[in-house]
Amino acid sequence: MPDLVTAGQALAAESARYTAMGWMRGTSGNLSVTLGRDPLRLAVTASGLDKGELTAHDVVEIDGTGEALPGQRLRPSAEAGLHARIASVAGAGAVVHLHMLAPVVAAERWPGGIELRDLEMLKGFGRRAHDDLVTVPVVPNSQDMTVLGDAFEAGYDPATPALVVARHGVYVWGDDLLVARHRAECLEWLLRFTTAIAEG
Ligand SMILES: CSCCC(=O)C(=O)COP(=O)(O)O
Ligand SMILES: [Zn+2]
Repeated sequence: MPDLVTAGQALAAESARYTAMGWMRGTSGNLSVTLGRDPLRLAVTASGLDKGELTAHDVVEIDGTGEALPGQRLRPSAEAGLHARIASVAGAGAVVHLHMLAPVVAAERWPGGIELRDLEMLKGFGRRAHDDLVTVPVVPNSQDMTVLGDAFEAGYDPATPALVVARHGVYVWGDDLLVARHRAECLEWLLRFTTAIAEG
């Protein structure tokens, strides 16, 4: 697992990339990398910054509840608690939270979960192309990360590495930032396709 400096460099580079894609507009979105498991520790992007302009120092080390470790100059993401919960429950090495449009539009149409079927791009989302049915869970938005974490855990399927938060954005995870990015890119395609087909 990376140290805080290496993680900071990777988080800044990934944030710049997502910003260029239009998936971290304004100050939206946040990313994390797992630094250690026993006890759980993560590096997470700092709160309220332009994610396209981060340096390797604009990250905060947090514990398994999302609280910053003592002595740090920046506040962790407001959503740090959900990153920690996902890292704990799913065993993720990296979690990305993006404000892309497609998941939010799809969640508006299918608030009980978004069903994906028989699509080659499912392979890029960590599933098989011909899996009968892949359901991406949707939970209502909340400002309380314990509420969001409980809703995530209640619907958690180890085979599905994503969670859509209605009227907010999406969380995608994997063993590292590259896997998480590839899954996020493929999921965005899958959601755009599925919504476009449903609209006829
Ligand atoms: C316009 S961004 C609103 C807050 C949010 O949803 C987000 O993803 C960014 O929060 P952070 O505290 O990580 O900057
Ligand atoms: Zn957000």
